[in-house]
Amino acid sequence: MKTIGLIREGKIPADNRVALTPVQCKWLMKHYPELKIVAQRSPNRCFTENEYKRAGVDIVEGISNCDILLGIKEVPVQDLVPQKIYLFFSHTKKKQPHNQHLMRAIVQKGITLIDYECLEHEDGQRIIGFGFFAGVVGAHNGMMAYGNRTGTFHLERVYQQKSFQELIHTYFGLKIPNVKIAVTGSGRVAHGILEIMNLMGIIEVEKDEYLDREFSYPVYVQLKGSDLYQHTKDGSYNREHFHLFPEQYSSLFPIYTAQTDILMNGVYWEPGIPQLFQMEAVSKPGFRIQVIADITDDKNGSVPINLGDQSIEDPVYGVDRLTLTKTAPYLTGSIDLMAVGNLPNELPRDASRYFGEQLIKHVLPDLLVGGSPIIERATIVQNGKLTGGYAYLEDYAFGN
Ligand SMILES: NC(=O)c1ccc[n+]([C@@H]2O[C@H](COP(=O)([O-])OP(=O)(O)OC[C@H]3O[C@@H](n4cnc5c(N)ncnc54)[C@H](O)[C@@H]3O)[C@@H](O)[C@H]2O)c1
Repeated sequence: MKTIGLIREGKIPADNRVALTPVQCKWLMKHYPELKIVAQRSPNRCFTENEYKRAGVDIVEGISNCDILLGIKEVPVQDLVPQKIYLFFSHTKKKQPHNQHLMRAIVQKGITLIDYECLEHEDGQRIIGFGFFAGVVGAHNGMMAYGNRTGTFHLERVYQQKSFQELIHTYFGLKIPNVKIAVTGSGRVAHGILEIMNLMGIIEVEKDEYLDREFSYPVYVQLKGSDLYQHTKDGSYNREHFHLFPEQYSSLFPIYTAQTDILMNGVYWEPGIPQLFQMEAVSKPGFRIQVIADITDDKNGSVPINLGDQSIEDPVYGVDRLTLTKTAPYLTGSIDLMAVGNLPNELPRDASRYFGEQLIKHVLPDLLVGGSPIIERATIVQNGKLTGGYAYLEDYAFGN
């Protein structure tokens, strides 16, 4: 008999998502009779205790009897139970300074850490994440900001809807003006953005048309890696080469800034990857963009005028076009920026269901019978020891 425990999220602000929904727990226990699932009592989880109880999941306080513990965000050090197998987003693989104490505690307590972010197919494609619902919520919020700025339409808040289905119902009768929207990226976030574009009846157009003409209906263009970046020497784009040497590339996005009303940004970004445009461009007369939904959300990152995060309650701020400083939203002379780091928390039940589905499809069955190459590659620490692929974390995990 193996026991999986759904742990209480301890990181502040409290996360309301969970790795398995009640229905998924019930399905798993039916199909794996040797499996028991318990949920640690939590005041914030998006599914109630009663929903779990009805699915046959016991609500518990202590989790030391569990074999496998599933969380979402970083587990507070004092909550880590020694010698257990944990799955959560640890944000340690890039030696993030703020999580060094967590990594040290994990090795000291003889824990096995399997990081969701490291679960990848053999070609490096990530297996699970919350990006799709980040794209959905971020695109909705970006459109909401444009509606508020221009007074042309009104959108409800996502977190006030019970589900994605209910959100879709709020789009009934919605009439979007003739805006031009640039969607950047090709991953999960971008797919979520495209879902909202299509649900709102916004039409996809080709790049050349988008750049050359105006339309009598709202349109969007999707810009992927080869549309966004070119090698500075010969203008080429090769995905693998770009991932390895991003600093050898420059951004092609500036030509779109004169033709775009709303930018929905869903690219992957890290230092070294070119910014989409230069900060100073915002002050120039030809810069048409009025609203940016920066779902990627890196401060001074792919969107250089991302001046930091807002919260779910208050997701939008303005950036003055001349002083490039933060202002209240919706002012003349400023650009509105939607930047929130935990967008999927606005639709936690749908986001959790989607996450759990991927977990059941690609990870849990193998984990219950002892592992798989996918799980092996995502195991950063095994019984307190760094595994081969993560030996580069030695100084981070054991040093001062
Ligand atoms: N604001 C939020 O709440 C929120 C939530 C989830 C994700 N995000 C962010 O959104 C961004 C996109 O996330 P996603 O889920 O779509 O990612 P993804 O992994 O699904 O896709 C990212 C895209 O970037 C490309 N990519 C991957 N590695 C790269 C590299 N080293 N260099 C250049 N390109 C690379 C991939 O080919 C893929 O097309 C990420 O930066 C992520 O941190 C934000």
